[in-house]
Amino acid sequence: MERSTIAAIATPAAPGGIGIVRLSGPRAVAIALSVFSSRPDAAAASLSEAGAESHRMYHGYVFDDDALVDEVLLVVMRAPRSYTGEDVAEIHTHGGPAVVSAVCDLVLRAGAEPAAPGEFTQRAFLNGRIDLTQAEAVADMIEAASIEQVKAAAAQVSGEIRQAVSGLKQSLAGLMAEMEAAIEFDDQVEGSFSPEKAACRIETEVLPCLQDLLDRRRATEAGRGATVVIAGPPNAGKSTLLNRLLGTDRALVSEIPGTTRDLVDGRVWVSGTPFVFTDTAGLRPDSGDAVEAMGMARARTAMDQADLILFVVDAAAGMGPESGALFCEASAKPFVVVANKSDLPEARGFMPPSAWPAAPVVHVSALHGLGIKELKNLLVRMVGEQAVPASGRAAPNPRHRAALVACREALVAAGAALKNGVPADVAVLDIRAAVDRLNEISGEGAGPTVLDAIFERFCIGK
Ligand SMILES: Nc1nc2c(c(=O)[nH]1)N(C=O)[C@@H](CNc1ccc(C(=O)N[C@@H](CCC(=O)O)C(=O)O)cc1)CN2
Ligand SMILES: Nc1nc2c(ncn2[C@@H]2O[C@H](COP(=O)(O)OP(=O)(O)OP(=O)(O)O)[C@@H](O)[C@H]2O)c(=O)[nH]1
Ligand SMILES: [Mg+2]
Repeated sequence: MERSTIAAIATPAAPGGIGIVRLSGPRAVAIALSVFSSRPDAAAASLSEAGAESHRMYHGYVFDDDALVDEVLLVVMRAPRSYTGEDVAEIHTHGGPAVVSAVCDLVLRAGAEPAAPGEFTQRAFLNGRIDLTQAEAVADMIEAASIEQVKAAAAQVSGEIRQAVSGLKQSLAGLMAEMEAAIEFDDQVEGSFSPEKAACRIETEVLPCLQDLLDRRRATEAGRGATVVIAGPPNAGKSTLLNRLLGTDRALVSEIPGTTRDLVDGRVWVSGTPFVFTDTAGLRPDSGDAVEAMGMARARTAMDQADLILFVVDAAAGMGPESGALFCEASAKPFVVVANKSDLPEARGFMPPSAWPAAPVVHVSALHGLGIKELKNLLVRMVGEQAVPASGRAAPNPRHRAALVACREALVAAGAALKNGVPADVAVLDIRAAVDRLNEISGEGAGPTVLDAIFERFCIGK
């Protein structure tokens, strides 16, 4: 049965540097070439299907009839040397949502069918390029929020769980072969099969490997990162610091104290560790402004929920006595004093009074970007000290774990049966049940409901 040729946008639906339209299936190359020309002045296909080499990038243009749509790069990957194991073609356009969807529409019009979520990876699985644990790891990679999770997903994509499971299957297949031979030649051959030895192999070879796999934990806690709240008196430069840390112009900045009222946050990865930074309203004794008071209440709630507080002060202005009370509030959490505006001469030599709670002090200029690297390094160190170490190795997910536990039960039952003199043709059923559970993990003979549940998790274009 010939499979259809599918197409989808493989990149997010947001402005970016590059957007990719991906095709897979027997007509992938022909369809991609039908909208592609290597010359800017002619819509006629100038690269032949046979002439397009595998794994080579071609520069050219996409046309909609005679109208130029975009200057692009095209790559063809021939079956079976591709992600899906089928012919694959990719058109790399400029990364605007309008241009990427225009190019996707063109290939759909030229005969491709829209891909379902996860269908590229599903085809890689159905074509035997990857097993189910590797397909799941592709989804884990997309969802990974820390470098630890990235490394564990990469290990699993490369087959770490697949190999462990297939090692277990091989041991059990050897054992089953011996038992089946013993069953068949029961009367002729004597003493070639020992139930005690078989039980011993299960206990000393198979179960420890299985337990080793079950003992591996996923890196969910470690490298989870931290929620960092930026707090302090008004006008200290908190919003300027947020913008500097995120590298975008996220929050309003002005020289008027009390500019920020709502919480403003953004996520950023520092050395692979995820951080959510939250900017807050400046804290000061009641100014009589009801809205500002609501903002300050939100700031305090955010501080309560923070993993870590950056207490920003205007080092050039120094700290009034009212800052002392704020300082004590912040010190309920791990906190860092950010002495801002260190570009100004008045900020030189700034230190918080020694009577106030001790904390690391980092001198920065949020406006000019001075000291930001040192601040980020300190944050990564502080968060790293709170985190549980992770192995970066692949570890079973809950689906694998359930199957491994059931497999262990079946093997314990088989071991007991063999030791208690249960006939081999009965004991072998437990071992077969154990193998079935392992096959479930790798996806051999997995039914459509299991597969649907797994590939539903994916986004379109993956
Ligand atoms: N542009 C682009 N980037 C991507 C992907 C993709 O499909 N397209 N990937 C997908 O999600 C990931 C990479 N995965 C891939 C896996 C296998 C092959 C491949 O062509 N394998 C052949 C050839 C190997 C070789 O010649 O060295 C093979 O294994 O036979 C390509 C990408 C991440 N980056
Ligand atoms: N010289 C200098 N000025 C800065 C620096 N950081 C911020 N400023 C200025 O200080 C003023 C206040 O900055 P904001 O970032 O709005 O201060 P804020 O702490 O968010 O203030 P509120 O939202 O009112 O609490 C602005 O005029 C900034 O340009 C700095 O590092 N050096
Ligand atoms: Mg502000």
